[in-house]
Amino acid sequence: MSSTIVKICGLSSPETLLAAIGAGADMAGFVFFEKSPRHIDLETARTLGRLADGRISKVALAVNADDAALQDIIDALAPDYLQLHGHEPPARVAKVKARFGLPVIKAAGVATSGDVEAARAYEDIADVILFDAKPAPNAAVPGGAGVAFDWSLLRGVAAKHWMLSGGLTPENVAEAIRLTGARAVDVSSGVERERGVKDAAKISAFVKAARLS
Ligand SMILES: O=C(O)c1ccccc1NCC(=O)[C@H](O)[C@H](O)COP(=O)(O)O
Repeated sequence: MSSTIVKICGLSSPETLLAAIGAGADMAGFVFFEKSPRHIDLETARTLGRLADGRISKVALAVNADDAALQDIIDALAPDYLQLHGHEPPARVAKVKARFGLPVIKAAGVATSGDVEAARAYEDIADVILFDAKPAPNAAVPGGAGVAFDWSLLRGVAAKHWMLSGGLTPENVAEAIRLTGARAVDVSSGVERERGVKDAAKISAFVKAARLS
């Protein structure tokens, strides 16, 4: 049985990045979105990027970013993946992939079965579809809210490569994997002691729980 891929998102300090690496997480997510409590600037990205190099895959998360902003992020972090977490339509995802030559994770907000169906528009374009809770239309920060959606909506999901996200915790991740059949999971709030502040013990507990399932 292959082990579940685990992404810890919203890492912003050397200590918590090392905790994710030490816990055996596969992917480290770095948020480039100024309204987020997990936002990192380019200088911090340079430092964390060097620390992560060769030890964990680096994911640069951006929201409706233009090419110039993405280039700055890539120059600083040297990510292995780009995660597009805004309203980027399929054509924009295809352009980003072609321009930067990096695999793209596209977030798809889910509240209804229609949202899962709509995400199929990205299936042959994005490398991974990340199913996350759909943010409120007026949300200032469109992710990392610690909110789960109805996991049963993903039963029989047709996407080839996908990841489960939204409100996962060390306590519920095994059940979420069991119900959905997810082979990759992503967490942010569920491994924090307060909003935006990661907790090494929770990161370790999350990776263990995901891998035990
Ligand atoms: O984490 C953020 O602050 C963030 C800001 C803007 C866009 C997306 C953001 N996070 C996206 C993620 O990949 C989170 O891990 C995902 O939404 C799950 O978050 P949570 O429910 O808190 O585990």
